[in-house]
Amino acid sequence: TGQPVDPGYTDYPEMIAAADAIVAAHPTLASKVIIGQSFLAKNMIAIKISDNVATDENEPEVLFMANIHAREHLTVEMALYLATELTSQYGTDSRITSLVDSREIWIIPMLNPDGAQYDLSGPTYKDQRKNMQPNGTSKIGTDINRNFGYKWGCCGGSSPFKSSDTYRGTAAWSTPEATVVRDWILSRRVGGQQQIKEAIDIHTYGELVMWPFGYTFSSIVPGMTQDQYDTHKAIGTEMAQSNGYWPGQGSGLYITSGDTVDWMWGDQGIFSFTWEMYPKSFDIVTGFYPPASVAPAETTRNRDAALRFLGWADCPFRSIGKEN
Ligand SMILES: NS(=O)(=O)N[C@@H](CCC(=O)O)C(=O)O
Ligand SMILES: [Ca+2]
Ligand SMILES: [Ca+2]
Ligand SMILES: [Zn+2]
Repeated sequence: TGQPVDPGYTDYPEMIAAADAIVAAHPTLASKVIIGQSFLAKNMIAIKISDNVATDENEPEVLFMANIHAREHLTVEMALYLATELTSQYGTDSRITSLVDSREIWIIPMLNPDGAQYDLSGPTYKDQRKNMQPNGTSKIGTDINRNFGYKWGCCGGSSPFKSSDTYRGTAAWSTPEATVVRDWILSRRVGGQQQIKEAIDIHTYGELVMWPFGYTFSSIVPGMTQDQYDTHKAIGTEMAQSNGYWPGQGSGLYITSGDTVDWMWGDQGIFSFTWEMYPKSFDIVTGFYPPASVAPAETTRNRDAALRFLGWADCPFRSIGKEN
């Protein structure tokens, strides 16, 4: 886009340093877990936040993931804001204290570190969305958010063309990054039960809260009962009311297949959402590249929505007045 890179955005080494600083400042509340490596062999990390953080306790687990799309740098600031707020306000803010005491919260701040580094590497942004796996074209990479294995490649929800920004890869799970996330989420199954109850995949832009399925315009299909849909809608709508985003099923934007939320819900039964952050539309601040100075306002904007989200993790169906 020719726009100069804003050094205010957090790059990969700075993200690692920020995670290490949070863990060092709150060693009983936060820990850093290396969940795998990207295509270019960067460590992919998750920050775990909970009381007795070194112990895997029988508490509902909640996942926040960010920056699966390289150019969506504001999402890294969102993830690090959450990690900072949930640790620094522990013992001060009673709402945060009780949530951190009763949940295990996982935050993956940078799902596409190779792409993010490339996008931030020059004097101007590269407009990089995909990962950095060569595909024989000048538009390097696979769209990690089309490479997950639930209805992969179906329904016109991704592209078979290597130069496309929604190139789905040679097969489901052909990207190391999707495979790392899959295997880590599968590792959270204990005694056949997925411990992660809710997840948010943080993107920019559009100011939206979306829920599955993305692969179809239909709401109630095999894998999504009325109660399950209504629960997604209730929680999604509550978050949207808090942050002023627009709620809706993912396909309402456009059909997406092989994305994170369809797999997390469809395969693992995790109540899953996409946040599309600021701006609402391109014209305001050239879409993916607002000045990093918007980060304090646009991250704190989601504070209440994140805490409300965490509140349902013990029993999401309670949001529609039902038991699990
Ligand atoms: N962040 S974005 O790429 O502009 N929108 C996401 C929407 C994801 C979804 O619909 O769940 C995507 O197309 O992967
Ligand atoms: Ca705990
Ligand atoms: Ca646990
Ligand atoms: Zn995105």
